[in-house]
Amino acid sequence: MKVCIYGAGAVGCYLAGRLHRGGAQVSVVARGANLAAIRERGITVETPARRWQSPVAASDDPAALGPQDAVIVAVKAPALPAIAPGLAQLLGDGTPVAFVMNGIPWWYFAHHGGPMDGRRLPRIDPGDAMWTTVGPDRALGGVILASCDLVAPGEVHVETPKSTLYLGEPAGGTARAEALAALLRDDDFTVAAVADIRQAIWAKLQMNLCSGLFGCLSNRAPSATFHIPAVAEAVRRVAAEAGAIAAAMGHPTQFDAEANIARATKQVHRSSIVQDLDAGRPMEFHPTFGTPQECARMMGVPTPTMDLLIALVEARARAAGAYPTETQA
Ligand SMILES: NC(=O)C1=CN([C@@H]2O[C@H](COP(=O)(O)OP(=O)(O)OC[C@H]3O[C@@H](n4cnc5c(N)ncnc54)[C@H](OP(=O)(O)O)[C@@H]3O)[C@@H](O)[C@H]2O)C=CC1
Ligand SMILES: CC(C)(CO)C(=O)C(=O)O
Repeated sequence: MKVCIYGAGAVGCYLAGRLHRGGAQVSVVARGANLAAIRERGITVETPARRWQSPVAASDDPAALGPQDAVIVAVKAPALPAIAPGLAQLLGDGTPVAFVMNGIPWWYFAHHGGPMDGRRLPRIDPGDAMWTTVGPDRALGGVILASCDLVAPGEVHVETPKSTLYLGEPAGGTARAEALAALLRDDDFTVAAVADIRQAIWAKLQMNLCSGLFGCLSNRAPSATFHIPAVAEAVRRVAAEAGAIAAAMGHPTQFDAEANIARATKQVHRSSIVQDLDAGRPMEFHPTFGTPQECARMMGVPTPTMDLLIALVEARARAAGAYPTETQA
């Protein structure tokens, strides 16, 4: 199976290495130092269980890689409009495109049913770039539970001993997701094709809202703050508010706030959104914070703790030049 990863950063390199170990014919769309390193040495992955190198094809010109059997997108959300023309070059008849990204995805309301069905999210998909290029029928949702850091160009370090990826179709099927899952799973990587990918999205969002909001305000990993009683108490409130939004949206989660706090007190990885804010790069502000808050307003769910924290993070993001505009890539 010919699979291309668009965006060879922390998650993209990890998935490319996994796919290569799983026997796929893998290529990546990369640029800059990453492209040069991957061309020279391939991708290096280090997990707590093993370290390996995967020679994969790499190009900054998607047309040179041509139509694929499947594509995985692992860029940050503000880059989506800019990659649309390149992504189009990788699509053959019915090529599925899995978006392994945090937060509410651009396709969220496609095949949703009810009065919100087909609703567009212009702050996540400006100009309907993804809706037009990929379209909801090719899209697969992807939710990854793994802490990945690019420690050098083409070299990813994964902190989590056991990682998990959920894949699923907006309309609820699992067949296309299962074909990809079979190539990715390993003894330390659980990959499941699920019928309700939106539930996995909300459960991960509960995690991201906690680690992301407190991380953006403290510029620290959860291990530096979650043991502080006042922080842990506020984390519980954010988790509960996010859980209430998920339930109101029809996807109640089984998120265990205490287990999350216990796990996070050991997490030395600074959330990727925190790293972006710190570096002044466009943050995934809307998928992770703004759109969940909009969903709360839409459903009449009160979120006082989230509202305060999101307002403060927005102020920091704007001051740092990391608040996303529609044209950033
Ligand atoms: N890191 C983590 O632990 C986790 C991340 N996630 C999510 O996974 C997704 C990917 O995150 P992550 O891997 O951390 O992000 P990274 O920033 O590490 O990787 C994104 C990559 O996309 C590349 N890219 C952007 N635009 C283009 C373009 N036009 N052409 C070619 N390459 C491009 C970037 O290149 P360049 O560097 O040159 O800009 C970068 O290498 C995000 O949605 C994130 O929230 C989810 C769970 C955990
Ligand atoms: C921190 C983590 C691993 C989970 O919240 C994450 O999703 C990120 O770094 O973006």
